[in-house]
Amino acid sequence: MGVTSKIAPSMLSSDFANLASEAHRMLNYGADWLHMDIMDGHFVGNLTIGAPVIESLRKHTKAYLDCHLMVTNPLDYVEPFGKAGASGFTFHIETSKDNWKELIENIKSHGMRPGVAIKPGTSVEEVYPLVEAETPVEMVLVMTVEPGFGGQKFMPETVYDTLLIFWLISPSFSNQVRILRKKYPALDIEVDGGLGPSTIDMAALAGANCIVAGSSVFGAPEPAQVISLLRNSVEKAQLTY
Ligand SMILES: O=C(CO)[C@@H](O)[C@H](O)COP(=O)(O)O
Repeated sequence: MGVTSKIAPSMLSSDFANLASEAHRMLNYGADWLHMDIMDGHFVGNLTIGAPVIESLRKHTKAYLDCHLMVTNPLDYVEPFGKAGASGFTFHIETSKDNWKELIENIKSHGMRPGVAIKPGTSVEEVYPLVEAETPVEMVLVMTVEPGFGGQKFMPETVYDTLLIFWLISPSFSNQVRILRKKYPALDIEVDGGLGPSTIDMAALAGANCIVAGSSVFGAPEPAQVISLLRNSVEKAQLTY
């Protein structure tokens, strides 16, 4: 298996007034990446941070900043995020059906790693051309909740076809992670939303290797234990696929 586990606490659940120390705290607890949720108040109904905050945080850490752009016009954000020091730049396919090639090229030319995200209701097939392109995305992020807010309930149908009847009615709204892992054994597949000790096994067994977790990590009395549990689940699951 070519993929490695990456545990990425979602800084959306951190104390934004102390972002640098929250970042250090998570890295000391064993986080691999820091997940940064960029929301424009238009693509999703919430407004968070932009490039200036990434630039400020970059002055305090060399960590991989895994930026998830929940914005209507991701192309406008590429240059500012590249200059600010973002590491990964993941845009949504729902906003970028017509210009994803240009986006990927731009992201790479600004020194970032391109990724594409899909919402729970989007057909997984929509990302195949981006994974198989001459200049491909290097990660697919499957949203396991509707994007916009932390603390939501995990949607099992995004990773696993437990709801067979529902799947038959609406195949696009179903087990994107499992389908992607079967098709692309070496692809980084990230899941985001509602992940924690009670849901991680479903996502890991379906094939996710990059795990974003906000409230379950920041809200835990021992965040290091949760990070370690998430990693163990991914590594154990990898032996099964
Ligand atoms: O992108 C998002 C929400 O849109 C996520 O990154 C959440 O912030 C994850 O938080 P939890 O669901 O783990 O609390």
